[in-house]
Amino acid sequence: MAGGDILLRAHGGLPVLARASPCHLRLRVTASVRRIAAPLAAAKVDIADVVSQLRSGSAADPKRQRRVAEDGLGYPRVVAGRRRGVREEEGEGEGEPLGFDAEKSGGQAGGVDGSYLSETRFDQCDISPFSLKGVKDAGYGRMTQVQEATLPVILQGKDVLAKAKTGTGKTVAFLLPAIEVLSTLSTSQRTQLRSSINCLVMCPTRELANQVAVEAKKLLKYHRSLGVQVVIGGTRITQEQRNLQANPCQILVATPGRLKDHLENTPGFSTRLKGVKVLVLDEADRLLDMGFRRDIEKIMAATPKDRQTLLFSATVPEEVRQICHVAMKKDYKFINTVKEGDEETHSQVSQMFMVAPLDLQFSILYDVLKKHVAEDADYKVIIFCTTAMVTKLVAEVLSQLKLNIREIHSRKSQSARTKVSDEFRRSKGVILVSSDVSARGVDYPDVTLVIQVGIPAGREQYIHRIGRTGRKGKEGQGLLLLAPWESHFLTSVKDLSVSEAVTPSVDSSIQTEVKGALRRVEMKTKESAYQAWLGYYNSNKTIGGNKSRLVTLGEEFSRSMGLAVPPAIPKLILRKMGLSKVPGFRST
Ligand SMILES: Nc1ncnc2c1ncn2[C@@H]1O[C@H](COP(=O)(O)OP(=O)(O)OP(=O)(O)O)[C@@H](O)[C@H]1O
Repeated sequence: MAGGDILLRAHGGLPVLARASPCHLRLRVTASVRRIAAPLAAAKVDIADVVSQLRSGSAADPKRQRRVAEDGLGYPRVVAGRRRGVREEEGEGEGEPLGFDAEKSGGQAGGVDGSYLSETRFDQCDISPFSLKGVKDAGYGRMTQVQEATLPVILQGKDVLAKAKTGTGKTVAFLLPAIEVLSTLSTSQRTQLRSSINCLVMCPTRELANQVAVEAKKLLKYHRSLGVQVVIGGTRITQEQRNLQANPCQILVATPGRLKDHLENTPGFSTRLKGVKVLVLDEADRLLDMGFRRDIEKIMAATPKDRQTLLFSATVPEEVRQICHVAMKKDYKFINTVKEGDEETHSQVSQMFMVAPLDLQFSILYDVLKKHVAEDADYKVIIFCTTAMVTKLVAEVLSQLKLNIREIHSRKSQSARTKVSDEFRRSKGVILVSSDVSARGVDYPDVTLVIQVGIPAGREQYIHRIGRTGRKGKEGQGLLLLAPWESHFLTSVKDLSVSEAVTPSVDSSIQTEVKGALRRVEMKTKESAYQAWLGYYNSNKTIGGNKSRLVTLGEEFSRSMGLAVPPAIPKLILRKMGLSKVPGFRST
């Protein structure tokens, strides 16, 4: 950001990029905020007023003030308070609210003052003493808004589709009532259901499944007769089969592929699924999209029709609302804690985008990281990349630049993934370079900055990725780094407060360091990254449609890795990508 530019967050949390002139602010306003900003611009706000507002808004946090002075990612903001309610609808058309009082629910969701919590305490709810003790030991006093809104409805036995912002406690919102349902089964029902699975939680990634099981264990601490198990890909299925046999648990948390494997290959497993009373799809929109849909349908078909089904996510696109009846009963409730017109991202996370050519992106990334590391000793950054092999490339380049890097993606062994994930959860002063395996659900505390390099798979993925910071009402920063030909993506997030950050002019010394780092990265890594990169953009509707342009863009990417000529690609891979007849690609 150029010197003198400041970012204000006007009413409704919308950003206004303002340039300070000696006595007035000249407002440069993004299209989406023109309406809100116009009165401010017309009023020729006095700089002294703005500065005093900024002081009162951020004076309590000297670190933030320093950030304002030092870099282009931390901005002073005036955050306008707004009361947010909860919408609740019948699956078929509008329904009557079931007694949730939005006024009671403590103002802003996700506010910096902890008001992502409601005013209701767990001990005011109709839950068992065992659950209450577990909740207390976990350190939870008040319910979050989504917990308050969904608990009574789930306890009534309704199917629920719930939408709530990232990091606002959806896991407890589905686990706690599910545990309550299981704990109230009568003794005869229990005997009948002995060794069956009564609650099945499906998660799209292994890290998330493990995390959900950890949360479940906390809540089950005093429920001696209930237990939880995890089945996930990347581990030995025989070991899981032995565990399932030796120590059958009532709650099973699973990823779809591995659960289907057990369904097909583990003796007695399909019978155990007949005992399912509650089925949860965490990150429901992801599980119901085409990548997982078939497996999920198969799994649902193996569970009883009269089960209770709970679908949770921070994003519920219209397509998911259209098809969620495949999973739920007709009279399901849609509980939405994101108020109509409110953004799906958190107002306390400043979201920026930068548009820069690929050949500058490693230098820009390095520059942004160096500044962030210098200003915040407790830095904790996640960099999202488009594919596993591009993730590996970025991690290797940044490691060569002596940053404290960890790498996680689907091509790593599960034991390496678990180790890195556990370490990142506990640590500060570290940068995690990740593919989308960390995009959803994973709860790493105190992430200071999320960087997304390249076009995200979609609007939803952008929202989930940025949701790794700003959790539990904390502040955070986000940066989306795009090439000029990727900037069409910005239209899909135009309703979110994503503001343009001015591309920094990168020192020649930084560029020299980056060139050196790129030279030290193995050719094999670059070849794999190039292939993966082509595969990703080839399947992008807008970019992959024009194949000759894809050739040119591929050359640009390859130059950004320091290669004069793009690597050759095995014929088979070119054929699989449907590119074998496209002139311009070299094959081996
Ligand atoms: N009532 C509560 N009070 C305080 N902290 C809570 C409460 N409920 C959950 N938490 C904590 O809030 C954090 C975020 O919870 P969780 O991971 O379930 O969020 P989420 O809404 O599922 O996020 P995402 O959309 O990213 O999956 C966790 O660290 C969890 O332990």
